[in-house]
Order: sequence, then C-alpha cells, then structure tokens
Amino acid sequence: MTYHILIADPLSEEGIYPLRQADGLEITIATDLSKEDLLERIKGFDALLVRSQTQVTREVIEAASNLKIIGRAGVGVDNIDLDAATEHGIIVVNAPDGNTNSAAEHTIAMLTALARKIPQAFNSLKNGEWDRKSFIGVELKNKTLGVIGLGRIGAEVAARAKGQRMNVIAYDPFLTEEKAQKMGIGFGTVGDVLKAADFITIHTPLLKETRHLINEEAFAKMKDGVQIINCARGGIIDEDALYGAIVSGKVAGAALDVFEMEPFVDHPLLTLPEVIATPHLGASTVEAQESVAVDVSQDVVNFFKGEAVRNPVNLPSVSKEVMAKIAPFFDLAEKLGIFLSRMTDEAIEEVNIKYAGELANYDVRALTRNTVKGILKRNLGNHVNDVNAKFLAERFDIKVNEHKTTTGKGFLHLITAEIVTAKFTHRVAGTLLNGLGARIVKVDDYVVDVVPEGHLLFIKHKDQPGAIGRVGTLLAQKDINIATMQVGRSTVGGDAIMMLTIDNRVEQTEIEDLTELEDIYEVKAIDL
Ligand SMILES: NC(=O)c1ccc[n+]([C@@H]2O[C@H](COP(=O)([O-])OP(=O)(O)OC[C@H]3O[C@@H](n4cnc5c(N)ncnc54)[C@H](O)[C@@H]3O)[C@@H](O)[C@H]2O)c1
Ligand SMILES: O=C(O)[C@H](O)COP(=O)(O)O
Repeated sequence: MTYHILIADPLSEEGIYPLRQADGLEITIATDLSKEDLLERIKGFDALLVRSQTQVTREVIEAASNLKIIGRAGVGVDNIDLDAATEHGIIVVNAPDGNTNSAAEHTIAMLTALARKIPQAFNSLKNGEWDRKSFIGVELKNKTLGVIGLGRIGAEVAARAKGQRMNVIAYDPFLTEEKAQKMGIGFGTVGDVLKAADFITIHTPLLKETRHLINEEAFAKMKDGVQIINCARGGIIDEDALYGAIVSGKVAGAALDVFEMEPFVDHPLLTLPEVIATPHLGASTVEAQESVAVDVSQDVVNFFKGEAVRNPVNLPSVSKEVMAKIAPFFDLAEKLGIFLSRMTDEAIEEVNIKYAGELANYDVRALTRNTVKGILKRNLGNHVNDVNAKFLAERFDIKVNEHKTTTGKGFLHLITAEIVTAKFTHRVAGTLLNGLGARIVKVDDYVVDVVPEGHLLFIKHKDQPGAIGRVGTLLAQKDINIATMQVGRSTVGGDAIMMLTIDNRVEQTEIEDLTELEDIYEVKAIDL
C-alpha cells in the first residue's frame, strides 16, 4: 500500500528525512498552491504537511476525501479547521517543541532592537545619514517585562529577560504563585501585568478568548510609553487599537512578527517610525525548521505504521509511560464495543465503560474512544475512527460515561462496557490474562471465558435438556464446525446462554433457522 503525502509549505529537506526513509510513502512537494489548486489537488492525498501559510479550511478538508492526517510543522494550528478535521476523522499533529528556542530568541532580539531602535537607525544610515540624536533608546536593566502567556516560549523569554536584569511579571491561567516563585518572577492578573510593565510580550495561542486581548481598553490600563512585542499570533493585538495607541503617544514602540492578515505588506502600522517588524520569522532558523519537520514527519510515519503519534492536537496526548500500560488493551476495548453493538438493534442512548483494577490508575480515554469506535462501527463502518468516535457519539445523542475503581473484582484489570437502550442494558466484560491474552469474562450476568476472536454465536435459551444438542445438530447439518462452546445459566430450568466459537461466518438464514429451534430465544452472530 502506498500513501501519498502532500507537502504544501516549504519544509526543511533534512527534516523530512523520516518520510524519505519510510517504505510505502510517496511525497509530493507543491508549495505556493492557490486555494483553487489546493482544493483540486488535495483529493488524492492521504497526508498533508503545512506550516502557517497554507489555510486548511473546512472546504479543503471536505474536498480531501482520502486525507487521514494533517501535520503542522510548528506550534500554531490556527490555520487548520480542527473541528472539521475531527468531524472527518482526520488526526492533526504538530511539532510543539522544535521551534521554542528560536521563537524565544527572536522575541529577545525584537525586544532589544525595539529598546535601542536598531532597525530605524540602520535604515537611516543606509539612507546616507549619520544621525546620533534621533535614536536614543532605553535600557532593559531594571525595567519590567510583562509576559502574557507563560507556556513553552513565554517561559524561555522570561528566563532570558532575567539574564538582561529585567524584572518579570507574568499572567497565564496555569501559573501558580509557587511556580512563579520558583522561576523568580512575579505573577498577577492580566490587568496587573498590563499596569506594571514597561515592555509587554505576548505568548498565547490565538483563540476565541485571546482574539483582541490587547485592545483599546487594555492599552488604557498600560503605563504611558509602554512598548509591545508580539511574536505569537496576529489577532491577539487589535491592530487598529495599536495604531491609535502609538499615534496618541500612549505606546512608545511595537515590535511585530505576526499579523492579523498575512502576508502583511501594505498596512498603516508599517508607516509608523515606532514600529519594527519581521515577516513571521520567529521559527525561521535552520535548527528550528529541521527540528519541526523531523518531529512532524516522524509522527506521519508512526501514523501510517499504525503506531501511536507523539503530538496529536485533536486527541488528548498520552505519555509514553501511560501508553505502554494501556496500549495492550486497545484491541480488547474495541472488540468489547463491537460485541455490544451486536447485542441490540435498538438505538443506544448511553455507553458506560468501567475500568477496574490497575487500569483505573491511568488516563484511559484512548481505550474509551476505542470501545465507542467499536460500538459505532456496526452502522458507520470505517467512517468512525479514534479521532471522531466521541464526536460522532455526541452527534447521535449517545452519552458516554467513564467510571474507575481500583478494586479489580478478581482480575488484575477488568474493562466492563455497557450499552443502555430505551428497554435494555447489555454489558460485556473483558480482561488480559497473563501469558494467555484477551478474554471475555462476562456477558450480561453470565460468567464466560471466551477468546474475543473470529466468529462467535451468542445464544439465549431455556435451560432444558436437548437445547444444546439441537443447536449442535443444526450447525453440523449446515457444515458449521464448532471450535469452542461455553454455557451458563441463571437458575436451573431458567434462562441460559451458549457462547460458541465457530470456524465460519454464519448467514442470516442460518441465524433464523437457529432462532426457530425449540427453547431458543435469541441468536446473535458476532464477528470480531
Ligand atoms: N512567530 C513565530 O514564528 C512563532 C513561533 C512559534 C510559536 N509561535 C506562537 O507562539 C505562541 C506560544 O507558543 P508556545 O509554544 O509557547 O505555546 P504554549 O501552548 O506552550 O503556551 C501558550 C500559553 O498561553 C497560555 N494562555 C492561553 N490562554 C491565555 C490567556 N487568555 N491569557 C494568558 N495566557 C494564556 C496557556 O496557558 C499556555 O501556557 C503560539 O501562538 C504559537 O503559535 C509563533
Ligand atoms: O506557530 C508556529 O509554530 C510559528 O508561528 C511558526 O510558523 P511557521 O512554521 O509558518 O514559521
């Protein structure tokens, strides 16, 4: 099988080495595609790799009928419609760590250039002037740097600013007093940071909550003569408000690497002498480009090899340690879902998944998604996958609940999956037995011991002599070999079940014939 990869923004050739090395991947590099060209060409591709330039809109995703993975060689995924990708079961991966250092260094370069008016002085010199009066700067030492967003880049910038003997104050919703103390910085609300800072640097993602976070109202709270740096995302600062604040003298300078509309070449802000700017170069170093391209390429290779990706954006990421604990249960979790989906033809209203024993100590959301995927597969086939399983469950008004208890109920680990319909509740439980592999150990209230593999028949019947024999005889007449058989009953002469593993898939007519046998209530064929 060959997977087709489209690289639509320039990526480091050294960085895409993992893709070049992998078997079964065919790479097409086509950068600077127009929107129309991308829409036209995307159809044939299984993977799309981009930086921040290519806009992966819902329209693009809808046109991409084969697309399985989008790789963003960088951090920001605001150019990718994540909801559309999730709905279409397309996994989005990024490279969150590879350009942190470069972006932090660029921010410090911008801060220093801004404080000392280096670009303006250089321009003047290039124009044949020797002007030593117009470019009086300010020192960074003892000034306060306000950092809004203290994630990977914000924290690196804060550490470097301390090296410049600046005081740092930060706001981040995840910043605690203890952490701030450890870092040797101050912390407060956004308002506190805006009020205290001589320089303000922004390092948040662009989200609904951060769009125009720095607006007219925010400028009003700042010190007179404040200077602003934005190496995060355009749109976090309201550019019209910034223009007004500079013209009014409130803001003494701004250093911008990112803009609301990129490319950004013809904007009033660029006419102001107080503004210095670079064309989104924060991550543009040899090292960062190689690093982000390697990370994202490796995830694409992992994905097509069926292995876990390291940096999923539209799936919760799971640490290596947790992954090692839960990965052996992936297949069982999905099979419990498939099993349950065959237990009823009614609309499922609720899914409850209970983790007992050691498993309850881990983040098992990936297993829950697998079970939900198994349940939905009956009606959705390959349209459901890990990425969209929970989204699709929500769309069908199926509530999914996860429960955990560390008491193993006699097993080291036990997963019990349950579906609730308007009339019935069905449940199936499974475990992994040391050295023996997966087992289904309970179906509804009946204890069984069945390998979840191949073709199963689940038969409900009356506990009467002859019932089991009649089933065996009919299957023999149809030339269907029984590999294993388990029986269980609630009370003598009451309801009972048979669980058979058979060598061939049974046809619908054969199920109907079995159902017509005396004392047989219900027959379900389950292919795992
Ligand atoms: N200019 C460039 O070329 C360049 C390069 C790399 C990254 N970036 C951008 O830099 C930004 C930061 O990247 P990162 O890797 O540090 O991301 P990160 O996820 O590590 O950090 C972002 C931080 O912002 C915080 N945050 C979210 N909402 C906030 C709010 N309302 N107020 C304050 N803080 C808030 C988060 O809690 C998080 O700690 C992103 O927008 C990314 O796209 C730009
Ligand atoms: O979010 C990012 O990683 C940066 O903005 C870098 O974007 P780029 O890959 O287009 O340089």
